[in-house]
Amino acid sequence: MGRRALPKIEPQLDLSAHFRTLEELPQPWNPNALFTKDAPLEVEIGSGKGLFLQNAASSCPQHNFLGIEMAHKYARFTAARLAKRGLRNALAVQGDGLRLMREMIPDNTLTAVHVYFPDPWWKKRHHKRRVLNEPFLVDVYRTLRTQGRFHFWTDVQDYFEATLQLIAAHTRFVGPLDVEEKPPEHDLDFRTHFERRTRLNEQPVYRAEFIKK
Ligand SMILES: C[S@@+](CC[C@H](N)C(=O)[O-])C[C@H]1O[C@@H](n2cnc3c(N)ncnc32)[C@H](O)[C@@H]1O
Repeated sequence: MGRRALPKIEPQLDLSAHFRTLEELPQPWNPNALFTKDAPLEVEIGSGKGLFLQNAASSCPQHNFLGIEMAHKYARFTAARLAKRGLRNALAVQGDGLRLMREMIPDNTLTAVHVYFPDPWWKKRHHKRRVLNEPFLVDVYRTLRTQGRFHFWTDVQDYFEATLQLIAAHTRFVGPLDVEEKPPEHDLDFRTHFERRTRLNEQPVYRAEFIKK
């Protein structure tokens, strides 16, 4: 993630409605125990500093959003971002998103899954550590409802193309659909922090969206 230290979380901020660890999630799966309203659920894997969750939860209050992030400090930072803005339809979870998808989320339940700028693991012998591997993509397909959408963006062309091939070989998704690049209207008008960084560096972003029919 970014090189700059994260700002300190205000000690008086109550994170209890916005932060969980993976182990604290309800088993069997019950999103009603996590959010105030029963609503379509969107999941983001590798939510980083939480810009997507903040923007999505405020612009789409009729959906619930759960972001899972391996790094504890980023997950808590995201929870603070959500708590500060009183976004009760969004939750930051610390833990392994692959386990969340494989072990907890039932079939045909999610409205969308989002993966933005996953760690590239450049060396070929490390490709097996990539989040977008075959079992994960099968889980994305399995957990989405009919008409559910999978969003995947990256700045790594090789990762993008390899993922499109895995999706074609191991799922029945319709896509990739084109996703247009929009000019930002303000300094934080990007899908995620990594999209912001990539675009400010004038590097290309590869975007794909798939639908489960
Ligand atoms: C390159 S960063 C991108 C963060 C954010 N999506 C963005 O676009 O700004 C990738 C993030 O994925 C997280 N991550 C990697 N593997 C993960 C996993 N299995 N489960 C949850 N988070 C993971 C990393 O800790 C890191 O914060």
